[in-house]
Amino acid sequence: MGLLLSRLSKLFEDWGTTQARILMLGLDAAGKTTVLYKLKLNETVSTIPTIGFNVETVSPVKGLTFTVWDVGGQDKIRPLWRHYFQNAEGLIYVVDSSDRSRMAEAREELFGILESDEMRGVPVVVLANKQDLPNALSTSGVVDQLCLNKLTGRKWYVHGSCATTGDGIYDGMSHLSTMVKEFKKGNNSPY
Ligand SMILES: Nc1nc2c(ncn2[C@@H]2O[C@H](COP(=O)(O)OP(=O)(O)OP(=O)(O)O)[C@@H](O)[C@H]2O)c(=O)[nH]1
Ligand SMILES: [Mg+2]
Repeated sequence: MGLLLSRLSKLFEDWGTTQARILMLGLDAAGKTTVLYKLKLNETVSTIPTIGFNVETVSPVKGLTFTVWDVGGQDKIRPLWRHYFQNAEGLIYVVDSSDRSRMAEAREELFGILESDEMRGVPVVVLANKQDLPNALSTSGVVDQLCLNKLTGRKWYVHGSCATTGDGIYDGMSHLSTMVKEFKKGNNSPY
């Protein structure tokens, strides 16, 4: 009887699981691959620059499975990003908060992504990463530098993170999951 009940409850759990296709983008060395494997393995992996992509299935929140596509961010390969836009249901945009000299570049790339038709209404979580570094901008500094208040037609959220320790990344995913669930229901009005 106990076994039957546990099998039934597993079945209901699986039925209730929402799947979503999530893109993770950002400038080179922002920390995307570090975030991905922290979520997947809860380990701090040593990375090399991503040429191409990594894809992993992660379940950061109960009842939700994200297929996360982490695409290399070096400037020469950024034109490839758009090939991953189709059917995206959420964007994780990772920023190195300590790299103040490249905030304008990070902003331009983000707005370039979001103006694509395929990304219309797709919710965004910006991870203001590398908060452990002394020179890091605060989350409100990142909001200002990326002009996030100018974003319209979608939900967005900024969360501070340190991918090497994992601080902040689960909270960021939890906010993303709420926004993705609404987006999938077709209720993606930002108001
Ligand atoms: N101090 C600190 N270093 C970090 C953090 N997150 C990532 N790093 C380091 O930043 C470097 C680049 O991280 P990656 O995860 O490879 O960056 P990426 O965004 O995947 O870079 P590309 O693949 O080139 O697009 C690595 O040395 C990481 O260990 C963080 O929160 N704090
Ligand atoms: Mg990478």
